Amino acid sequence: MEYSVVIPAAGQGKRMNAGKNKQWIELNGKPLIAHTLSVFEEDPWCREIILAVNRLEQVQFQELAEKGRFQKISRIVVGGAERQHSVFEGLKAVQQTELALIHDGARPFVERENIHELVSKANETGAAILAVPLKDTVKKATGGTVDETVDRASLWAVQTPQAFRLPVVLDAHRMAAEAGYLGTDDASLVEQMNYPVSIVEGDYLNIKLTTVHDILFANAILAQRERET
Ligand SMILES: Nc1ccn([C@@H]2O[C@H](COP(=O)(O)OP(=O)(O)OP(=O)(O)O)[C@@H](O)[C@H]2O)c(=O)n1
Ligand SMILES: C[C@](O)(CO)[C@H](O)COP(=O)(O)O
Repeated sequence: MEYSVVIPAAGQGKRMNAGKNKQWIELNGKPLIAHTLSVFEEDPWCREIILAVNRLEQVQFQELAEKGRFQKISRIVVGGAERQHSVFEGLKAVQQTELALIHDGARPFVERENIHELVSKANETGAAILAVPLKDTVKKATGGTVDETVDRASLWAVQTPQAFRLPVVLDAHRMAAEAGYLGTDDASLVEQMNYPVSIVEGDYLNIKLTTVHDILFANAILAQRERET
């Protein structure tokens, strides 16, 4: 089961407050994005990687691709103002397979086993996402006062990769662009077409590095992996 993966890495990392795109933050001496790229470069099911990057960082990413010998990078495209725009640019560059995965460059710890389970499900249903059951109670609030406690039993914390038959997710992005709809993940665009999206239970360690606290978690995950090898 082969797939192409679009990796959006064109953000600014504002919430990380690192003064640069968080993709360049080093973990164990390697940029965050290099950890993420390695997962897919080393996965035999992955046929191609398409990177969506900030226009001002194209040369940096090209140099990384060459230095890191990421030979599966088939295209480096210029991303857009929002994550959704960057993903769409990447999807338009997919050429080698009919199954497109979309994976945040800021999620370096996704496990191959979870990717393969996701790919199998998406091949079966056309759309599937990794997610983990929520562990905290969730409430809706207005102006600092609780309005409602949401039933946690049906809530999932959604991750990436998200996997789709290419025509399905391309149509979803085209429709969203025409409607001016902006979603925080790609599955929400597919849902807008009333296309069923399957959930595949993932791993709590597949974190997205978003704020400085996540670097603590990332270093702990890397230390645990080193102890296990
Ligand atoms: N215009 C954008 C915005 C985000 N992303 C990418 O989408 C992924 C998830 O986005 P997020 O974690 O929000 O990253 P940033 O947008 O960089 O973070 P922030 O919102 O704190 O600026 C990241 O790999 C990010 O690089 C992108 O390719 N293009
Ligand atoms: C796609 C995602 O990682 C799923 O949880 C998340 O929605 C990305 O949000 P961000 O604010 O663009 O990081």
